[in-house]
Amino acid sequence: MAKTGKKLTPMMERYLEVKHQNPGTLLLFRMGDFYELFYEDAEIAARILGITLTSRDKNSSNPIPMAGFPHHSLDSYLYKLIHAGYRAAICDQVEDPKKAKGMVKREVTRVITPGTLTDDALLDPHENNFLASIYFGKSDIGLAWLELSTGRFLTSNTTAEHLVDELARIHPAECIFAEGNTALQNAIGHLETMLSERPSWTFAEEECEKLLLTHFGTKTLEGFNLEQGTPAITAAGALLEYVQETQRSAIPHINQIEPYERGDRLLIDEATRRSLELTRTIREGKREGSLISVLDETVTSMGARLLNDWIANPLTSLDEIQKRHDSVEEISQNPVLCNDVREQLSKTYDLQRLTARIATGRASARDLSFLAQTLALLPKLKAKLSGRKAELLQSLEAGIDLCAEVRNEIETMIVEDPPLTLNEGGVIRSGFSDELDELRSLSKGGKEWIASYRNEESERVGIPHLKVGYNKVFGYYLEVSAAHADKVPEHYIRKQTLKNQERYITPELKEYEEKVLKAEERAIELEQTMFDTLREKVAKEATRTQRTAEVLAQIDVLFGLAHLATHAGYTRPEMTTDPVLDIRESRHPVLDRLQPSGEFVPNDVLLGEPYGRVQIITGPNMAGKSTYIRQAALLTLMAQIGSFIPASEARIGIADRIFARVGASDELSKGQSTFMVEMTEAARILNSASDRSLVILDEIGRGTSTYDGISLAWSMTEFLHDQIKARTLFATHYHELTELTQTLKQASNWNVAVHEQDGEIVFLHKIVEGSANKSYGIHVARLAGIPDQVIQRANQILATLEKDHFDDSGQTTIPPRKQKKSMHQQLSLFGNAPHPVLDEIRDLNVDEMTPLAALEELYRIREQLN
Ligand SMILES: Nc1ncnc2c1ncn2[C@@H]1O[C@H](COP(=O)(O)OP(=O)(O)OP(=O)(O)O)[C@@H](O)[C@H]1O
Repeated sequence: MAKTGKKLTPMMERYLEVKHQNPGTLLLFRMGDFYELFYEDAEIAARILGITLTSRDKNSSNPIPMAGFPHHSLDSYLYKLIHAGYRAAICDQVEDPKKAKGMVKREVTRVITPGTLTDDALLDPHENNFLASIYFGKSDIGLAWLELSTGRFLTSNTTAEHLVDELARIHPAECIFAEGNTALQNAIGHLETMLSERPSWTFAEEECEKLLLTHFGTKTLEGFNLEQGTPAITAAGALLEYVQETQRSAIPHINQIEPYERGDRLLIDEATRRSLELTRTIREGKREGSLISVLDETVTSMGARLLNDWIANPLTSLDEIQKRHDSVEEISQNPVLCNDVREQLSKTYDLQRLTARIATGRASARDLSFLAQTLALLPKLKAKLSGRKAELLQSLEAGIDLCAEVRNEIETMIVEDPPLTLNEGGVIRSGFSDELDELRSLSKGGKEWIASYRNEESERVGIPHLKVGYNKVFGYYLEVSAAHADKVPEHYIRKQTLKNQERYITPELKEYEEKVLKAEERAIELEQTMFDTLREKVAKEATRTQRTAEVLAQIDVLFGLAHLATHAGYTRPEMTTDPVLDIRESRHPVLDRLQPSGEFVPNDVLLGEPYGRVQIITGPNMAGKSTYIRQAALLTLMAQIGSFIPASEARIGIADRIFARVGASDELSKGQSTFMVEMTEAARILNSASDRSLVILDEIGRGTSTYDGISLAWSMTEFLHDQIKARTLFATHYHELTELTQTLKQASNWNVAVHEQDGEIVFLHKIVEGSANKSYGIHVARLAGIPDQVIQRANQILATLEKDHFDDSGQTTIPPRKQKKSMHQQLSLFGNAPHPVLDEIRDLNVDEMTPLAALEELYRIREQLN
């Protein structure tokens, strides 16, 4: 920051001092009714907010760049600055205890960063706004994340391998970590999250633990099921320190911390999340066109945020999934119930964020009134849910805490539609407090007296149109037009002369004014005290209202899914632990929504027993291969979230992981080549998939030479088939790969049918068994307008290439795979001819045999060979 050569004013000296204490943060300096920014901050603000860049000390040789806006616009301008990726410190005028009353100094009252937003005006109601903290322990990595606007605080230990996936799942707005960790910055720099370095001491293990214990007022963290001394605790402590540092006010709503259990959730890595467009589209990064835009039929923001969570964490427990399906089924069979409950829910306010505001003392009278109005809806909602058969619905009904006394307290004290601020008065109902009523009547009586005094005076002194006015400088006054100034009695005291009027006060007026103003002032003071007491009382019940809010969110999501199932014609999938996918007449949830009704061509997805677990899908460009394989993954995921799916019937084997590698994306921004990223992701699939996983691959290997690509795709498919045994859908343009089915027992060929008529191709979008007999790539190129000469030459080259890849009988010239080494030796022993003993060995379920049983089997087989 350039400092001017000449002496600065004390105010600017203070600005620079505060700025120095808050590096890398835009400083919003309160100046009267304005917030002002200086130097580089002013230039940034002018660019982002579109406000005028002016300068302080315009006439000096070194004017200071300056920009500002009225204080009442703070929220909207802050919103823009934070969403543009900046941190901001609010430097307000506060009373200086060292100086005389009324003397102020400027202090930072709050630092606002993307991860520490709490005001509704700055937050997206439908999205969680997490702040995450990462700590590298000796072996594990500690991760903690917090939603400051609701107080939800989670923590877990993870590994370097899973860190990026975990962060992609949490999708934090901001991440804090110890300064100087450039490796981490490189690894997560591509995620849409602000990276905030913190001093290393804020991650000191012992201090972090102590901070948590002090905050929660406990001696150990066992009550929260947290293991002390783990990196997760350090990450959580450092996070809390950051929140205290930025908020600079109490945070009692953060009253518990949960360990995050990853075990019973379906794991989805970052590449898969992106490829499947779960919450954002790949190309435009928009919510519209993603899976969540179809699934989200919630009517509350609490429900919308929970649905985000459900999509990030699909279930893997058969029992839990079925409980959600039971609920969705029961609700969708009762459309009247569904509509009634959704209508009630739509009238509720955001109970989670309201509760947090109440707990932190930020709630207005309106907030309390909103809480009471929301609680008032609960009895009807609870009654609607009573007597339901589904176990989950029963437990949700039981979980609704009516908080009747809380509601009653608010309703008896606060008027139905309270004013925005307490200064206006009139927040507390009349009849609630005798003292307040008396003060109000005194004030009202005084005002009435002043009105009648005006009439009497007007008659007495003979001045028509005598007016009574009020201003802050000299209180109530009488206003006389200049034409009647000569009639003004002597005891009137002149206070002001305007162009056509004169203003006077009188002793009687002052006497009543005192009464009115005193009463008014005392009434407002009393209202404030009474309101604070009520707010503290309600804050004590925050845990109850917060729990009810969570229940409402779940009800909203389940009823939303049921509503969707009914309106979009979805069916309940039968769930199983067998690794199978048998989905009939299924549709892609997003395309089905976007295309005009009936235009989407439904397809069967048949994978696992008895159809074989690997499908190789060929077909021309634009035929629908990617759509089909994504559809299979999306429907599995939807089913595991608890949703019904767009299909006529389905049997879905629960997946432990879903892997999708579909299409190239923004890899270049990560500084890696497309092919390198493709291979890194493929390596990860081959290293972490299991026989319970679902793998979908789209054109793997196309980022390198055709030969390298085919070879890699070929051997990967063999590996997935033989070693991992995962259900796999592989869409490819390499027709050579269709030959794989000759050697892989569990693999089958499918293609997307096209109809060729008079040289024209009609896309049928129908998946049929068998391989595509033609690529049609050149055909599609011709349709796209490639010159005839080029097309003819391409056909010529194609014919030559095809000849090189296949022998005279049409068989591929690629040699058959060798399985495990021992098998290879036996194969050479027996030659390639089929042998019953080989088949027997192949069918042995070695994984499930005891060593003794295996030995016995070996003796028996040797007997056969003798
Ligand atoms: N089952 C279907 N019913 C109707 N339209 C479909 C269907 N499947 C795909 N489409 C349409 O075809 C378009 C292309 O589909 P998709 O991207 O899946 O083709 P592809 O075979 O993977 O093509 P490429 O090989 O060029 O990547 C889709 O955007 C969609 O509009």
